[in-house]
Amino acid sequence: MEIIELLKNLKTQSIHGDLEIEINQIQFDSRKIAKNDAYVALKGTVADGHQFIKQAIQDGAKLIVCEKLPVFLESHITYIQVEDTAQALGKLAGNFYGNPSKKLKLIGVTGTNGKTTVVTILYKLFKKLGYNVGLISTIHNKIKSRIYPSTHTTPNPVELNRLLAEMVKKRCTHVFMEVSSHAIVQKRIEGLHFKGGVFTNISHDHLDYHGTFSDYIRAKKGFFDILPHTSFALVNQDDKRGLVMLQNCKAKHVTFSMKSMSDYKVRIMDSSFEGMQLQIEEKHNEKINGKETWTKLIGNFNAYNLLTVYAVAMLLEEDEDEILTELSNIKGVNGRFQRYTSSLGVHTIVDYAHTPDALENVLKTISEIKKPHQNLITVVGCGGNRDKTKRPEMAKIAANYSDWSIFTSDNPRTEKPKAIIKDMLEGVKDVDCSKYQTIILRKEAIERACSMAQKDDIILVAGKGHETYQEINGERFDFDDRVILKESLE
Ligand SMILES: CC(=O)N[C@H]1[C@@H](OP(=O)(O)OP(=O)(O)OC[C@H]2O[C@@H](n3ccc(=O)[nH]c3=O)[C@H](O)[C@@H]2O)O[C@H](CO)[C@@H](O)[C@@H]1O[C@H](C)C(=O)N[C@@H](C)C(=O)N[C@H](CCC(=O)O)C(=O)O
Ligand SMILES: Nc1ncnc2c1ncn2[C@@H]1O[C@H](COP(=O)(O)OP(=O)(O)OP(=O)(O)O)[C@@H](O)[C@H]1O
Ligand SMILES: N[C@H](CCC[C@H](N)C(=O)O)C(=O)O
Ligand SMILES: [Mg+2]
Repeated sequence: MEIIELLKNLKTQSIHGDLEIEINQIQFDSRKIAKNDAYVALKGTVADGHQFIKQAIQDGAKLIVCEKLPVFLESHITYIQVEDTAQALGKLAGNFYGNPSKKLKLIGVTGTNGKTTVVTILYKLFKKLGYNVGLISTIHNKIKSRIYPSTHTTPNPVELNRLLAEMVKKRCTHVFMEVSSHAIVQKRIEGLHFKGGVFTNISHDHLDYHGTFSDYIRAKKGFFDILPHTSFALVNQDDKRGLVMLQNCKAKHVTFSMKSMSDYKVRIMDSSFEGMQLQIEEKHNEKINGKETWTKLIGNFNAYNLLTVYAVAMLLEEDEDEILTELSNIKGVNGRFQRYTSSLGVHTIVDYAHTPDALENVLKTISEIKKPHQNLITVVGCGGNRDKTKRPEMAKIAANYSDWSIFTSDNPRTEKPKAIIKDMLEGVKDVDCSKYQTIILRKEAIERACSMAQKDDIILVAGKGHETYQEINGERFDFDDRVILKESLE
């Protein structure tokens, strides 16, 4: 594509060089530059991409997009100076791929917990409703039924626009994507045209990256600030920050709740280990009031997730009865409250709870459903090189709700597993030490839980959900909580 085309609607500060040059690909990592590529210099958390401009030119870059021009400009290179390269990257990537988001009904879901669950159920629902659907999520990305691996919850702008363009080509009409707070701050979603934005909730996570909780809230709000008036902003009114997201938001304001009057409301009529009976109400729709649906998912938090899905589908003008019928057939999401009962009657649950709030929700759900004679054994660890302050909180919650807890490793990354567990133990100083133990190796910890469990007991293995690896010192080893549980119990 010619540089001049690439620059459409992009605010530039200065332009130096030829604009009629063809560009092969857009890169923001000098290590990936090939002949005739464009290099966009980003300021990162570790490095400043401006340092690598010279390297990028040596490796074949023809266009440099930067905030600060190099002292010497080379005559055969085109330089574009912009105020914010991260912002420019989104626009350039959109132009490069023909702004695919304009041709799709793109819904973005943000929030600390529930993003993957909501987008995955939306994907499944809209498929059942007969559409060609795209999915962008932590677990994987999907175009119709084809799976593409995902490296991030929200891909970088180039990858993102490439995926969306492929979705357009494959005639997708709807796309459901997760919008992480990192992606908002790093402007990975810049230039996208959203039909709707959803806020699930906000609780403690990622303070290593955002600094303070207020900054984390501000990051999430950044998504709602960019929604256009033609879109909708659907927020959880029961979350203290739900309405904050709507302040100065141009999109149509829509709320959902379990507790108070809002546009969409849900009530749990009945629940067991097998599922829940839900009743949904809609403020301006008499037709729906009192209608019930059975779901195979359980837990308060899943009632919220299903209500969110219902509301999005209604806002996209689907038929309420069809939505409710199809929702009752949906089994759940890989690695989210995934249940399995052994031949000897031990119940196991694998869940991706890796925040204090998620862990508490899952444990609360189990405690509410379990009978007094059933013991609850929790195996949990915390990730390395991530928010340390959630470690003691997660250990405390596990110990408070469980009859027995085993603290172990999650993905230690480059941290020492022992040090991570030590941080966790800070949270259980006041807890009777006969209620927990520590076992560094996750496999051993799960095996120990299995050997302790009697018939009817419940084992929760939290933190890794769908993950099929354990990351230790930059290396990923095969590891699947569900496989270890089955091997140990059968
Ligand atoms: C903290 C964070 O989000 N980091 C992301 C960020 O990297 P960075 O800022 O550290 O990059 P950097 O190393 O400082 O380099 C700055 C720039 O120079 C470039 N560079 C660097 C070296 C070189 O030789 N040449 C070169 O051109 C880099 O490509 C980059 O453009 O930009 C990179 C490119 O987009 C991302 O891959 C990287 O994600 C890292 C791997 C990561 O782990 N991110 C996680 C925390 C994340 O984003 N998670 C959220 C989910 C959170 C949730 O669950 O809610 C997600 O969306 O996945
Ligand atoms: N609506 C919700 N409110 C609170 N907790 C939830 C909710 N939905 C799911 N959870 C819990 O959070 C865990 C993670 O859920 P999910 O993967 O859907 O969230 P996510 O926002 O995509 O997380 P990530 O930031 O890692 O991508 C689940 O395994 C469950 O324990
Ligand atoms: N999306 C989460 C994943 C954490 C999963 C957990 N297993 C860990 O490794 O800490 C994050 O980037 O913080
Ligand atoms: Mg996710």
